[in-house]
Amino acid sequence: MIAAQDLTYRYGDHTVLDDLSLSIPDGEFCLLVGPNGSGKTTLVRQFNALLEPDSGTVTVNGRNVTENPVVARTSVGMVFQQPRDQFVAATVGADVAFGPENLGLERTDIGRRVDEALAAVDLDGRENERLDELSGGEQARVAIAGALAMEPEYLILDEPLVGLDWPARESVLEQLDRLHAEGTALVVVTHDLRDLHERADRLVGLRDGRIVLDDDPGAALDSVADLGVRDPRC
Ligand SMILES: Nc1ncnc2c1ncn2[C@@H]1O[C@H](COP(=O)(O)OP(=O)(O)OP(=O)(O)O)[C@@H](O)[C@H]1O
Repeated sequence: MIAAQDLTYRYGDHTVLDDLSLSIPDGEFCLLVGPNGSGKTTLVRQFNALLEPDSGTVTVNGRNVTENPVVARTSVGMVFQQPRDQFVAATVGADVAFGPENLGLERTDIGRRVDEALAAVDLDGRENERLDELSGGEQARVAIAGALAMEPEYLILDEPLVGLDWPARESVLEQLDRLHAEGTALVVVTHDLRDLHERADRLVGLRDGRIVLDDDPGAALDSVADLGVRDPRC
């Protein structure tokens, strides 16, 4: 379980997370919505210690992430909204291999994970291509492959479907279904609930750094208009 307890986070005197508590149980598929600037990205970046709270704690499986950032980053994978922010290598294959290499895995295991992760986002056979020569949608898919190759217990995706063409969108949705069926917990930050609300177990809404909605997605849809999100049934 990821458990955020009484989290407060400020940029200067701007309080972005305001005494917020939220738990993500193992295997849950949770959607996180809220208007621009409501604190969604700031919140999920605390889940693997990329940001440290001013007060409050985050634990993953009972371990404080600030005190155990390496453990947290192994358990909690993150795919950022701007894929360029997370690339560490020049080529597709080297970038996807980087995380598993840091886990100290055998070469054959690393190769298997890279092959499976690239196939999962329909980029198999493109290991040697340069990341800076890929389109935005292709870069987004490499970023997802990099997270998949870590085989994390919890996977956080910030707007994973933005900018993807139809086949890429379908393959990412298939991966979300597969991961969910296999027991990976998913947190998807989104402004667009299409194709997601019917897959998720829960919808959490943020406003001004506080949770203002936390319900089954079906029940929550009646209230999402206030959170800058269109009801996908309309
Ligand atoms: N590095 C920073 N320095 C100062 N303020 C920041 C910084 N990053 C974010 N903020 C502010 O924190 C608030 C919350 O930002 P955050 O990115 O968490 O919102 P969000 O809900 O993810 O928004 P969006 O839907 O636009 O992605 C915003 O008001 C933003 O301006």
